[in-house]
Amino acid sequence: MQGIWTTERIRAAERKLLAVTPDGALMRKAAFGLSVHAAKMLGAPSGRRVTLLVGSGDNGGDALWAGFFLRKRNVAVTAVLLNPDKAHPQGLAALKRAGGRVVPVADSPQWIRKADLVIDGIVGISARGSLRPDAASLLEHIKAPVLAVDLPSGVDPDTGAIDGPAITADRTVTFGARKPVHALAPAACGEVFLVDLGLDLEDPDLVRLEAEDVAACWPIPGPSDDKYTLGVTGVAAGSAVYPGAAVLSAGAAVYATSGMVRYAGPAADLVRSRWPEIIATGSVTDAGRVQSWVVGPGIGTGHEGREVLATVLGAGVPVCADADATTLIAQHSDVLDARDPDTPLVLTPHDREFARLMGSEPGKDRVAAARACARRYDAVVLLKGHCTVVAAPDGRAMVNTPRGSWLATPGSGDVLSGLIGAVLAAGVDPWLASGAAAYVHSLAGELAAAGAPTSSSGILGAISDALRTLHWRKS
Ligand SMILES: NC(=O)C1=CN([C@@H]2O[C@H](COP(=O)(O)OP(=O)(O)OC[C@H]3O[C@@H](n4cnc5c(N)ncnc54)[C@H](O)[C@@H]3O)[C@@H](O)[C@H]2O)[C@@H](O)CC1
Ligand SMILES: [K+]
Repeated sequence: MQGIWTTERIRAAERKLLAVTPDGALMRKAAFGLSVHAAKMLGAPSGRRVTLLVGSGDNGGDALWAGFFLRKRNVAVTAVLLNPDKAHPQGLAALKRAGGRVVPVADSPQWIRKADLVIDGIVGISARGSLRPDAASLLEHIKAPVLAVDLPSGVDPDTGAIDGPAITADRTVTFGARKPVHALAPAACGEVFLVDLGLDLEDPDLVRLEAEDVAACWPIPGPSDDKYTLGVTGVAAGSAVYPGAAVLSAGAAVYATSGMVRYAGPAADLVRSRWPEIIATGSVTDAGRVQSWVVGPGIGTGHEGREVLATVLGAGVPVCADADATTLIAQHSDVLDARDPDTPLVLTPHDREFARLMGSEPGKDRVAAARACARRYDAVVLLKGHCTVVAAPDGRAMVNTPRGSWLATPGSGDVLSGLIGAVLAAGVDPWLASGAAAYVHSLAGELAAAGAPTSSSGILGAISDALRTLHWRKS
């Protein structure tokens, strides 16, 4: 699991380390790492032109010191000082000593335009609000690849929100630890690299799952398993109007697990014909035993949907309530009375469904929003978006950061619900199960798309390919 810490925690850890480190050593270590990445981006650095955008804080200091190290590699370095009186004094002196050029904002456009690489040292973790106008005015001249110092300026460090002009970096080099911006604003950060400073940080505020975490929790059969031992997934989805939701959700469960999948609902004939391995019945009351229920996709928000939801909530097994089930819960909170309080519930809202559940949309701080919703409903909340946030009622939170936007296609959420249900059926912790499902879902989307738009059927068909890329510890 990759740990991510808030800027407040990182600043506190930095203070402790700074107190026992020689003056300037941490910044030079950070800046040296930065200069190595800059050199890599330049290819053969000697004789190339780098322009530094330098704010008045330590982020600008990092950029200036990186400029110093790049001068040692014979790079032509120009620093644009946003506030010449407040530029980091030691960094500025070092760059000048090494033969770097220093220009004010008024003279900067030509130096930004003809750079081979721009290094963004405008603001780092102490950024407040949108970029100030003089800083923002520099952005329009950028033509070269951009290397962001710690984080792309203009993006909120703790929420990843972008409210105004912001740097879009090709690469970000961060220091000490990853910050929320790196997980929540991947398109602005580009590829993120970490320079270790030896900060003493534990108990991350946020985590990101890695392939081995997903492999470790995903239910795959061992020699003594059969169709029942990995858990039976129940899917209550689809209607006469939306039978496709049932096919997608149940199909995802089929691909996700070698355990049994049961379907209950009005699309039984279609589901059976599409997935002969599924035991399909017309109603949840005669579906047979399951170890989890997925309920909601395409069931409608009327009386029948409400009955189905109440039945599965009372079944005493983990439930993933998706799509129409989310709306039903928002509209009829008493439907949750049927739930055993110790039975895990996973809610999977997108922003509009979230607004129905919570009274307003998630806003800029999606992690805080998901946490609040999880506490309120005593449920794991998987807040869908470009980056999906998964929060547990106890405050644990994770982010799934995709490498593209291929999942934004109709029916994609139905596929995700089936994946969650399959992992829940195996008895995996519901927070982990939901995060692992989101991971596999986005990986399947990426593989299905392979650089071109795809469909939910395509995502479904790529689930096995996605699972195959995980390195199983057992088989
Ligand atoms: N503290 C440490 O031990 C280390 C800190 N490092 C660097 O230090 C950075 C943090 O430095 P600081 O705390 O000095 O602050 P920053 O450099 O992040 O930003 C603060 C400065 O930016 C200005 N500013 C704030 N919001 C702005 C906006 N919206 N538009 C324009 N200007 C704005 C402020 O007036 C202030 O001068 C980190 O991001 C990292 O790059 C690294 O050198 C590693 C070591
Ligand atoms: K920056």
